Amino acid sequence: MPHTGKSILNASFFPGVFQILRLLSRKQRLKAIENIAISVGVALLEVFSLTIILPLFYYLIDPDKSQQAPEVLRSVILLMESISWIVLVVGIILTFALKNIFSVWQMHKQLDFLNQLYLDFSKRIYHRFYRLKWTDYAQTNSAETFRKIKDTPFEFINYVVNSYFLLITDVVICVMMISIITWFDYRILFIFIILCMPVIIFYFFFRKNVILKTDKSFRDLTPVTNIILTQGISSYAEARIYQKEDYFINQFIHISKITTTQLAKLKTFASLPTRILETIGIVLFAGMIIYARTSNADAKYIMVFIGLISLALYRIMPSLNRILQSLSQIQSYAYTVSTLKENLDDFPENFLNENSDSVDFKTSIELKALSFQYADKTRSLLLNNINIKISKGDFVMLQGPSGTGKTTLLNILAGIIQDYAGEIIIDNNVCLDKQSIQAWQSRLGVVSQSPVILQDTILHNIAFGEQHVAIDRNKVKAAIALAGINDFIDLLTAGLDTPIGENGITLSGGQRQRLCLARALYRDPDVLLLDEVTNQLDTKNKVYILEQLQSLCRQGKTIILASHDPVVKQYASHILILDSKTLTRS
Ligand SMILES: Nc1ncnc2c1ncn2[C@@H]1O[C@H](COP(=O)(O)OP(=O)(O)OP(=O)(O)O)[C@@H](O)[C@H]1O
Repeated sequence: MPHTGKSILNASFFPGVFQILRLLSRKQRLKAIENIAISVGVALLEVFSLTIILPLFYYLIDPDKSQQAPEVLRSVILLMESISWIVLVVGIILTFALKNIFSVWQMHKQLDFLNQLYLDFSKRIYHRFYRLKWTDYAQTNSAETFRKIKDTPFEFINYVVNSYFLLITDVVICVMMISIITWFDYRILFIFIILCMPVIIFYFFFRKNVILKTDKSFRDLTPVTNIILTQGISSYAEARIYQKEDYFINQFIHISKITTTQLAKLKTFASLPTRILETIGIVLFAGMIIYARTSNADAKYIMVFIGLISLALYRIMPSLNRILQSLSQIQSYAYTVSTLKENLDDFPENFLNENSDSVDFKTSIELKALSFQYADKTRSLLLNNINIKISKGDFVMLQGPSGTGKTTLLNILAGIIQDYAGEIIIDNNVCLDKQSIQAWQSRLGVVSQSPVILQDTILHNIAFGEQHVAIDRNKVKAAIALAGINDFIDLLTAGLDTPIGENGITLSGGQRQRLCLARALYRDPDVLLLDEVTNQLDTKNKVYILEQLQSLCRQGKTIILASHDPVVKQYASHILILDSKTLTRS
């Protein structure tokens, strides 16, 4: 179905300037407007520098007959006559040089602005990601998240904002050039419009149906390709042992074939307007020659006429081509505007809430009427009306059948899950809420069941997220000794500075666990929330760790350790059993 003008400018199909400006801060908006103004300035300079060549050309060929020049050029020629021709030539060279210097400066300024915008948007989306609720985070997939943080702002900046800059500049150039031609001889305008019709028709009638559809399926397939590839690569061992390498390779090649075919189709279609425009250019040029030869106009007039048209075409054709490309890119990447609108965070400056309430942990943690259910409605209440008090210095073992919610409860205590019913009260007076959660989290050390190992050195894995210069090596060494991995690290030639492979592939399961325990201990926490932290250890190491934890509790630390391991019972001061949605003391 052909488009109406309205559907072409429909917001989701073609994001307008105001829609884009709304995504920017006030400062960015001003900068964008400043950049547009400079781009228009450069465009005007371009037009000016091209149009002054022609009178000069005319004047230099035959200064005596300049009075017979077409009226349009006469005033410029009169001005030229009053100046020496050497000055004129030098003046023109200088104008071009200045124009080019100005263009380079403008390009640099614009790229700088676009880069800043990209970084700001990426940062705001990344911030928002860290503000996701745990349950929403569990629904995300990493390929989609990468795309949102990295690719979407990049595409928005390069294919929407930058395309708008090009569009505005080129529209100014085209309008100016066409006006000059029309002023010179209005008939050219009609020829021009008639010849441009095929491109306009091609553009509006075929684009949405062919290019936009292909574009969309290409975009939708990209994250799928990434997921398939990531799965294949991380299944290295299983793929080899079960001899399923071909399965993963073929899956990847199959989906890649679809995307590359789509890409080829896209590129072919995208190149068509250029080709059509070029053909039109030649037709126009041939038309001019025929006109020149068949009309009985003054030879000089014809020469100027051809010169002017050639100059104009030289500048108009690439501009028209860029206008079409910019329009198609703005359309193709219209989706980035709505994705950004949904994913930009308003608080890019700082995560730490400076008005956060302080939390002094001196006596106890109390769970009062605590209930929780995952948002997924197919699941029933997981924790129901839990009432329990844990005193400072307790070593609590959290036991219970698999799937009863031990990890969930630890996540609630760690402030990762916040949408529970009931209360968590610290020292009988502070109820954990949005205001106090950060202060509470700064007192915690956490080891999850599958902790993340950074592809970095042992040192940076332990001092997680701390700047290199700020790391206290002595504290790291103390944490390592407590976690019982000092023997292993001492054997490494680079010691703490030894790099660890992706996902800790160069470490054993037990080493990984203890490395993460050292990470939790490095923070010198008041409360340790540990999930199955001994399940990959041999008896000797397990006993060592449990003794260390026991001695930490004697020094006033509080430990809650979720575990199925009967050995833990001998070290824990209290055993809590989570079963049938509730928590009871053993
Ligand atoms: N993000 C989530 N969304 C929905 N359901 C979840 C989510 N995370 C966990 N669950 C469900 O909640 C229940 C409790 O899971 P949890 O990991 O807390 O149990 P657990 O007692 O620690 O188990 P295990 O002893 O096997 O580690 C399980 O049925 C699990 O499927």
